[in-house]
Amino acid sequence: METLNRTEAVSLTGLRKTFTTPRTKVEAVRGVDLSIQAGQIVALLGPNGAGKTTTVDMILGLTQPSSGSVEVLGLSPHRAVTSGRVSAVLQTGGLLRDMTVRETITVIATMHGQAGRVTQVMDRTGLTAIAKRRVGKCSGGEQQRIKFALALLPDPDVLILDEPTAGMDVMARRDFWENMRSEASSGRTIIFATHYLEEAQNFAERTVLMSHGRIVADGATEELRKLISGRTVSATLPTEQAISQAEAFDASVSIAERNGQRISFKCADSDRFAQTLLTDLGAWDLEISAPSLEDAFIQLTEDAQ
Ligand SMILES: Nc1ncnc2c1ncn2[C@@H]1O[C@H](COP(=O)(O)OP(=O)(O)OP(=O)(O)O)[C@@H](O)[C@H]1O
Repeated sequence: METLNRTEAVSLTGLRKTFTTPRTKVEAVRGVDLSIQAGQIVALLGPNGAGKTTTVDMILGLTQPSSGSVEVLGLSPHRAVTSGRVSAVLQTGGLLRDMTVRETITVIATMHGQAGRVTQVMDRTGLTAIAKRRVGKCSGGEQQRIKFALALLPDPDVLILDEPTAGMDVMARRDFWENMRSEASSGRTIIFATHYLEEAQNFAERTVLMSHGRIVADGATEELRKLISGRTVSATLPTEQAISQAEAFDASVSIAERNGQRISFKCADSDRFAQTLLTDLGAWDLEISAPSLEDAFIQLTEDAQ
C-alpha cells in the first residue's frame, strides 16, 4: 500500500532508549528525531558510546525503544527486515568458521530464496577469488566483505552498516568503499555508523553527528568538509594598515575575533597566509588552529538557525 511517506526510508520520532541494570541506568539514546529520504547516503558519526549502535539496533528492530517510534519504509522495523527490504552489516553476529566463503553465501541465499544471486553478489563484493577459503582463515576485512555480501543477498532498498570497516587496513577500507559506491549508485538508501570523519567525507552526502545519545548536528557533509578544512590563524599585528592588508590577502580571509591588535582570522590556505603575516606584515605571536569536529558542527547548527 502506498503511504504518504513513500519517499521516506527511515523515520525516527522522539526515540529514546534507557538500559537499566541492577546498578545503573544508561540513557543510550535521549530523544532522536531523524528523517532519511529514500536514496540518501547518510553517515552517523560519533565517538564511542554516542548511541550509534543502539540507534541502528532500534532501526532494525533488534532493540525495542523505551519510547518514541521507528518506521522503515513506512513499516515497523520487524516487517521491513523480514520482507528483505532492509538488511545490515553489524559489528556483532558471527560467521561459521568451518564453512567456505561460497558455502556461507549459498546457505544464506537459499534461506532467503535468493540462490540465483550468489554468483553476482560474490563478484560484486570481490569474494569470487576467495570462494573456496574457509571463513576462519579469512582476514577481518574479508570477513566484513562476507557480511556485506550476505546483506546484499535480499537486494535490499535500505542497507545499514555499523562500522563496516572495523578491522580493515587502509587498502581494504578503500576497496570496500569503492564497492559501496557502486551499490549506492544503484539507488539504495545507505546508512552507516562510523567513528571516522574521513569515511563520512568520502562517502556520505549527509552527516548526522551524535554525541551522548543526541543528534548534535545534521547537515550536508560537504558543508562540514569546508568548515573543517579551514583554519584559524591568530596573530598580533603592529598597525591598522597591516590588519587591512591581512584581510585583503585573499577572498577566504575574514576576521573571526578581534581583541585590540590581537586578531583571529579564518582562512583557507593557512601556511601561505601565516608566512605573509610574519614576513611582510610584521606580525608576532602567531598561532594556527584547526576547528574540531564539534566546533564545526556547532557552527553548522548555528548557521542553520
Ligand atoms: N545492553 C546494554 N546495557 C547497558 N548499557 C548499554 C547497552 N548497550 C549499550 N549501552 C550503553 O549505551 C551507550 C551507547 O552505546 P552505543 O553502543 O549505542 O554507542 P556507539 O555510538 O555505537 O559506540 P561505539 O562506537 O563504541 O559502538 C554506551 O554508554 C553503552 O555503554
